[in-house]
Amino acid sequence: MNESLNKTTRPGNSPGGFFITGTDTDVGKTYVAGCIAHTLIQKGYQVIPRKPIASGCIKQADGSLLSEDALFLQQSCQSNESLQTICPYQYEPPISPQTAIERAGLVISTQDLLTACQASSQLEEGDFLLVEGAGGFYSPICSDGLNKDLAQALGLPVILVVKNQLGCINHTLLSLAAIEQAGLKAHSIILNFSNETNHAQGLENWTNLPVHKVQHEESLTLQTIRDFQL
Ligand SMILES: Nc1ncnc2c1ncn2[C@@H]1O[C@H](COP(=O)(O)OP(=O)(O)OP(=O)(O)O)[C@@H](O)[C@H]1O
Ligand SMILES: C[C@H](N)[C@@H](CCCCCC(=O)O)NC(=O)O
Ligand SMILES: [Mg+2]
Repeated sequence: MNESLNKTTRPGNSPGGFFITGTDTDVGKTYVAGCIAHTLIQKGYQVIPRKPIASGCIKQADGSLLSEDALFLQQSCQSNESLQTICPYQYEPPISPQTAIERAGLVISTQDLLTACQASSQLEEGDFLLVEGAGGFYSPICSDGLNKDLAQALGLPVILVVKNQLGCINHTLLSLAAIEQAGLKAHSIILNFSNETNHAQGLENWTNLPVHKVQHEESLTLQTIRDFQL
């Protein structure tokens, strides 16, 4: 790991950040990341958000692009950094970022995304870097890498967001196997929409990781994640 990123790993065993991945796109990574930020802020931490690349951005009247993920993260982390800093690489088509970059005639590397996540001037001991990927752990995130590769470059513990739907046990175990194979620590699983019929019942027979719950919340009010340990 390069020297400046060592700042994201605090002394002892407590992590200085998390990489937020999911069993798929659209499973609730951004909303859950907001809930994690809310939980950490309540514990007294400052949380620094990054969504280093976003596709599916919204074209504004002035022609600029808005990443709704970056905006939600900025607000839920109570960040005073600009959206451009939180999410420097933005693309309009709602497709794999690698394809979006290619269509724009550009090349963006894993190293570029790593640099975007290096919040060096802001990050102090005790702060948390919260990095949301794009898609799932094996989704391509840039010209030369998957979410896996960015997570490895960051070396942060990984939180897996799981959408509570039939089939989610399979998706969870596949994702955890991939995280383990990448040599990364899986921190926890967060079951989103947990208050509906529990399709993850029995998952605890196959993993020792903590499984936290986030409920369906139509208003997207941020929820405190109970028993969330660093
Ligand atoms: N617990 C929840 N209660 C109500 N709505 C939710 C909840 N979690 C997610 N949503 C909604 O579901 C949709 C997908 O959630 P979200 O954008 O967080 O997913 P994502 O995994 O970050 O997607 P992407 O892959 O695009 O980054 C959004 O419209 C979001 O507002
Ligand atoms: C458009 C989506 N919302 C998302 C990209 C998902 C790519 C999934 C690619 C795949 O695994 O097939 N973009 C993003 O999170 O910025
Ligand atoms: Mg998102």
